[in-house]
Amino acid sequence: MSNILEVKNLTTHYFTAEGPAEAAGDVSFSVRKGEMLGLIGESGCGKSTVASSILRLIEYPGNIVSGEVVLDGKDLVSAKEKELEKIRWKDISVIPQSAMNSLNPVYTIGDQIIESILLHEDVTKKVALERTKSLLELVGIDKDRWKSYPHEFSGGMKQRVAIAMALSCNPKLIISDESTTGLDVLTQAQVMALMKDLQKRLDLSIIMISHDLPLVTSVCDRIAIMYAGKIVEWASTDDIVNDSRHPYSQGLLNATPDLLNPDKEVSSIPGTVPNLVNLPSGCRFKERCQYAMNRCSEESPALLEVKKDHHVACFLEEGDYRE
Ligand SMILES: Nc1ncnc2c1ncn2[C@@H]1O[C@H](COP(=O)(O)OP(=O)(O)OP(=O)(O)O)[C@@H](O)[C@H]1O
Repeated sequence: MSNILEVKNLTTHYFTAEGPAEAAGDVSFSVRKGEMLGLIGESGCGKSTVASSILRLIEYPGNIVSGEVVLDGKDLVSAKEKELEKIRWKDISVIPQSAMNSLNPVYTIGDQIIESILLHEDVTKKVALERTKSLLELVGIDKDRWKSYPHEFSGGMKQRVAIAMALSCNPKLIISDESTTGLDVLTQAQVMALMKDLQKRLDLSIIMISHDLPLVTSVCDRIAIMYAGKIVEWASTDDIVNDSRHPYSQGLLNATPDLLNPDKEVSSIPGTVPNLVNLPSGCRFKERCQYAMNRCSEESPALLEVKKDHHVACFLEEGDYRE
């Protein structure tokens, strides 16, 4: 499968009064055509920063310091703003955080989808309406509901509308940024099942940003785990669940209760995430890591492929230190 997106050594800083905060540090990963990739980590680890950097929508005081974001062979970091305007929505679209609250209460949902089509494509209103109806059916909403207002819909239905809106210009890649936050667990599962179905039916590529490991493992093909602005592990979902190598990934899995295994002992990771303005030297996880050694204070481990399609940023994987 070919890559549709390649993020290469992306570094993004927020230039705060206290100094630059490195919210994305040398981040590299790729998304294959038709793949759902989970980007996971605790709040504040830089997931949204990566998403905004991909679309070059980083807000002040943030800035991309270095790296490339290659979509279908074209680098978006060095692209002109005019080119990016054509790419946003049409090639890459976003389902934002709390997507269901992003709908405008004074317009019908149909008008809002039509508006997004007309804004980005040179089609008639009639064509946009027909496409809106098809999109609603695609996400499991009766096409005649295009005349309804957001308040007439449940949270889950509004979420489906947000997905229809993101699909309105046939993008190649969708970035879903914690978009199911605020929905109950059952509705979240239904929305995830819909996303999985759409991924398969439309051969869509999706980046699913979340802090919810079970949710991501239930739908994603591969998962990249972030810690304090760095990708620490990136592998197939099966490898992340059954053969995770980074101590942070293992801590995250140990901290997650398992409904199918109620006897599982759940333990939290001791310590706290470092301040991104004042990062420790070497590995960012070392102060919380039970395996930390001198080298971890001296050098920052690179993200290396330790077996096919399994990347880990930890010196433990470079030798026989565990024995
Ligand atoms: N506008 C800003 N100014 C300064 N710092 C910022 C700004 N936006 C984000 N940051 C910092 O960058 C870091 C990464 O934030 P980001 O929102 O990317 O994390 P996240 O993993 O998406 O978190 P969440 O899950 O809470 O959305 C955080 O420490 C945050 O404080």
